[in-house]
Amino acid sequence: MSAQRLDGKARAARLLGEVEQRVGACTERGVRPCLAVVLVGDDPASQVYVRSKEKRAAEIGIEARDHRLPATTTTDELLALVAALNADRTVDGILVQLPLPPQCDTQRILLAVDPAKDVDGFHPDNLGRLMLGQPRFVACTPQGCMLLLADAGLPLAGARALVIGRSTIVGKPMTQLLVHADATVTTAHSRTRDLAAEVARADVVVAAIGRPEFVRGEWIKPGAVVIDVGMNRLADGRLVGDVEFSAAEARASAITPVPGGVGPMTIACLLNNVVLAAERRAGLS
Ligand SMILES: Nc1nc(=O)c2c([nH]1)NC[C@@H]1CN(c3ccc(C(=O)N[C@@H](CCC(=O)O)C(=O)O)cc3)C=[N+]21
Ligand SMILES: [Mg+2]
Repeated sequence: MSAQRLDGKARAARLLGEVEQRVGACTERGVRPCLAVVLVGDDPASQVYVRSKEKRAAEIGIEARDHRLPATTTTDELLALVAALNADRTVDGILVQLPLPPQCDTQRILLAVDPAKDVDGFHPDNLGRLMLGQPRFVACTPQGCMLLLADAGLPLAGARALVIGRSTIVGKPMTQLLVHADATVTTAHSRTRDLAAEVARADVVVAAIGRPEFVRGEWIKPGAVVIDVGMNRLADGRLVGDVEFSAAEARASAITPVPGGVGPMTIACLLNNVVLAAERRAGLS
């Protein structure tokens, strides 16, 4: 038996179609949804990623304003830009592409973003609201994972879910979303003693480790749903996830591919957050 492929590309296209409708409703009210993207330095992967976000945005009528700064940019210079974007009434969402160069104080900069424009959902205010079960913006990757999980059709209530990874961007918010969906959630990480045993009893596995094919297919419980957040570029140029895909696919009931799984959902959810912010400005929500 082979698993259902959770097609993130197709699901993202469907979500973007819905977002496009809502962009239209905002625009009719004179509010053109606008995302400001701040990119510091010239990391090629970040440039590719930012370009793909801006392309998707343009396709559905969201304006993307690019702010590219040199790799030598200081914290104060970034804080000044963020302050200007906060004050700009035509900007709905602000995305500061991570990682920032080492001389930049990332926490201070993320804290400076107006929480009402924090479409990444990285501000402590938004993370705290998520923990309270009253989210404003849900971080894009976990939001996308929840949509893909819904497609798998497995009831989350009472299910054993394992989140591997405890980052602020993925693991922690993912754990919260699963708890609020009434799953029984375990958060595993680099210090977890017996990861294989944790994986073996999980009905849902969300892998966000950042190591190629670290989760072995044979660990997966037969019938489990596997969401692979990993995106690892190998020396030969191939992109693989954190899960050993083909062996996991033989055991899982549903699994996300890499590429074409979580990645496209992250971008679609970002634009979903931008239109949410614009709807608030337009008085539509
Ligand atoms: N403030 C901020 N917010 C982010 O959301 C953020 C960030 N910084 N920094 C970098 C990471 C990375 N990230 C990706 C999202 C989608 C794909 C994506 O669409 N990947 C394609 C494959 C792309 C390829 O082939 O290289 C896929 O999975 O199918 C990739 C990477 C968002 N990030
Ligand atoms: Mg993917």
